[in-house]
Amino acid sequence: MTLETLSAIRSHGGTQTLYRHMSTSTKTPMEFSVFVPDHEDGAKLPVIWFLSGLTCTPANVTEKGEFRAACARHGFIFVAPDTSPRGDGVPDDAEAARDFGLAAGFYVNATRAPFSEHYHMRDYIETELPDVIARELPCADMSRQSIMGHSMGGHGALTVGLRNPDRFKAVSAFAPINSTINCPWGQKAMAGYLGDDQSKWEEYDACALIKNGARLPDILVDQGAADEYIETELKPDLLRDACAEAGQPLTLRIHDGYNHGYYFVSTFMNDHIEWHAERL
Ligand SMILES: N[C@@H](CCC(=O)N[C@@H](CSC=O)C(=O)NCC(=O)O)C(=O)O
Repeated sequence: MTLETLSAIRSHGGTQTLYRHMSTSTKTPMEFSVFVPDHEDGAKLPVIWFLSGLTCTPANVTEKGEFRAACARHGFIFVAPDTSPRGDGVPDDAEAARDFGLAAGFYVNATRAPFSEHYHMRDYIETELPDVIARELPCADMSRQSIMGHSMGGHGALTVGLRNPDRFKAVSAFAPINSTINCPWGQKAMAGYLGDDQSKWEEYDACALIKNGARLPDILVDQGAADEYIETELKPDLLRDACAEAGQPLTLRIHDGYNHGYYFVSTFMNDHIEWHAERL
């Protein structure tokens, strides 16, 4: 396996790189971005994973997330994977909608044809890409990882984190979907990728995972009160209630005036990196 470097740009005393590689999970080429601060030979740096939302490539958070200054200050690697397989033969939503198919992989392993051939984003995030990072970036300290994400990717961060509590020292989310079983985006995606048996969706639903016993030491969620999706899709009350009932520690902060986009994400990015830094 070799990584192809598509671009490498100096920024904030480090290097922002875009890589492409052939994925065994998705059976497609996949791109991801990595920021590596300058460091001494032999130094080992913690790794923050960022899972992006619907419509995104690695470029969205890389260009608009404003994470580099804090990562450079702390000496953190920042990895931003893509949101779905892409390319020839990869099926999309029948109407090319933005909530399913391309750029909407929901970090699941699809079991329903034709999506089951390529849409294995859970394997990609949980197993393959960490192996690639560990092998190709000798400075990555894989014993100190954390994960965050936005919207669909915020839910991805919560669910990947809840399923892998020993891997991640911190888990946080910006405006996440909180329960795929209980929102139109999630219902469409889970039915399309997994079929109609909702018991199969529970491992991909943050609230169901918590109700079923998954635990983290704590979770940080920031949410804009003026988010256009808060009532219809995100429903932060569902996470607040699930955590309260289960005794799962949660810091849920609601911010007046902020909407769903990267102006909101970038505003609170430094807070999240500081919160991760206390735990990494
Ligand atoms: N300008 C955005 C507004 C909607 C938005 O913020 N979409 C999110 C993902 S929604 C759930 O996963 C996003 O990350 N969009 C990409 C971006 O760079 O803002 C839009 O219409 O896409």
